[in-house]
Amino acid sequence: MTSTETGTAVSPSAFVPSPATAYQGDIARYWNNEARPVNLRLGDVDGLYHHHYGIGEIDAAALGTPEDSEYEKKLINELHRLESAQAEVLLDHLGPIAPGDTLMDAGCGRGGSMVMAHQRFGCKVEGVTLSSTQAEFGNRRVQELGIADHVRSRVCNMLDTPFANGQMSGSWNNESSMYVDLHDLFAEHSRVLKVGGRYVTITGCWNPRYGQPSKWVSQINAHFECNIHSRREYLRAMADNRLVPQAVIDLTPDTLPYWELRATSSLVTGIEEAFIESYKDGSFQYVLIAADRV
Ligand SMILES: C[S@@+](CC[C@H](N)C(=O)[O-])C[C@H]1O[C@@H](n2cnc3c(N)ncnc32)[C@H](O)[C@@H]1O
Ligand SMILES: CC(C)=CCC/C(C)=C/COP(=O)(O)OP(=O)(O)O
Ligand SMILES: [Mg+2]
Repeated sequence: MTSTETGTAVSPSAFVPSPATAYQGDIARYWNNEARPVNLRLGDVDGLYHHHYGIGEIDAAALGTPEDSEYEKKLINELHRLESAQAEVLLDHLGPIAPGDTLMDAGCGRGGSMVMAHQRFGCKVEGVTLSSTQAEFGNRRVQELGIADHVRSRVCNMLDTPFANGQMSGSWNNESSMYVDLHDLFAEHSRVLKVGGRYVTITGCWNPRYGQPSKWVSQINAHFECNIHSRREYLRAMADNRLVPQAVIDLTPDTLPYWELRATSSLVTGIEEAFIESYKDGSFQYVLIAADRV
C-alpha cells in the first residue's frame, strides 16, 4: 500500500498536542499538513519515508537519459537512493549497537531512518515528533512491516521526553535540530544517553566563516519555519552538555549532486536554488557531527 493510496492528505483536525510553545504548535501544524510529492513519491519506492536530503554520487547508468520513457521513475528512484544513503551514513556513526539496545530518533518524521536502524541493528527504536500525522503514519508502516514491537513513534517534544536517564545507547537528530535551542536539545540527549553512548546529527548549519546567515539561509528558514544554527553553536552546546565530538564531517560536496539532480525534476519545491547557491557560496554547510556522551 503506498502513501498516496492511503490518502495521507491530512484532515485539518489532525491532533496537535498541547505544545510547549506557540512555535511548536506551528511546527506541528506544518508537518501535520505536509504531503509533498517529493517526499511521498520517493517513499513509495520502497516504503522508507524520509524528510531529509541525499548524499553521494549520481549513478548515471541507473538514471539513464531524459529521453528514456522510464526516466521520471528512474530519477525518483535515484533521489530516494541518495536519501537512504544519507541515513546509512548517519547509522554508520552510531558505533556498535546490539539487538538489546534502544535508540532514540529525535524528530523522527515518517520514520524511515528508524526502520533502517532496526533492520541494521535488530534493536528497539523510539521516535518522537510533534506531528500526530507523522507518528500515525510511522506506526502504520511498522505495523505493515511487522516490527511494531521494536519501532515506535510518538507525539512528544524532543526537549522533554518520557525516557529514563541513561536508557539510550544512541540517539540522533536527522535534519531536526534546527527547530530547537541546542542547549536544551543536548541537555535532553545527554540525560537519556548512557555514559559512553553515541549521539549523531546531520544538519544544515550556517558557516561562521561567512559571518552571518546569508539571504539563502534566511530563505530556507522561512520556507521550513525553522531556525538554522551556526556550526559553532553545535560544538559549544555539545561541550556544555557532556557531548564530546568524535567526528565532524563536512558533507556539503556530497549533497550537491543530489540537489543538482533534484533541481532538474518535476518534483521541485522551489527551495532548490537556496540550497545549491548557499552550498556553493560557502554560507551554508551540510555537516555530520558524532559525539560521545561522557
Ligand atoms: C525535516 S523533518 C526530519 C524527519 C526525520 N528525522 C527524517 O530524517 O526523515 C523534522 C522533524 O522534526 C520534528 N520536530 C521539530 N521540532 C520538534 C520538537 N520540538 N520535538 C519533536 N519533534 C520535533 C518534526 O515533527 C519533524 O518530524
Ligand atoms: C538541511 C535543513 C536546513 C533542513 C531543514 C529541515 C527539513 C525541512 C528537511 C527536509 O524535509 P523534507 O524532506 O520534508 O523537505 P523537502 O520537501 O524539501 O524534500
Ligand atoms: Mg524531502
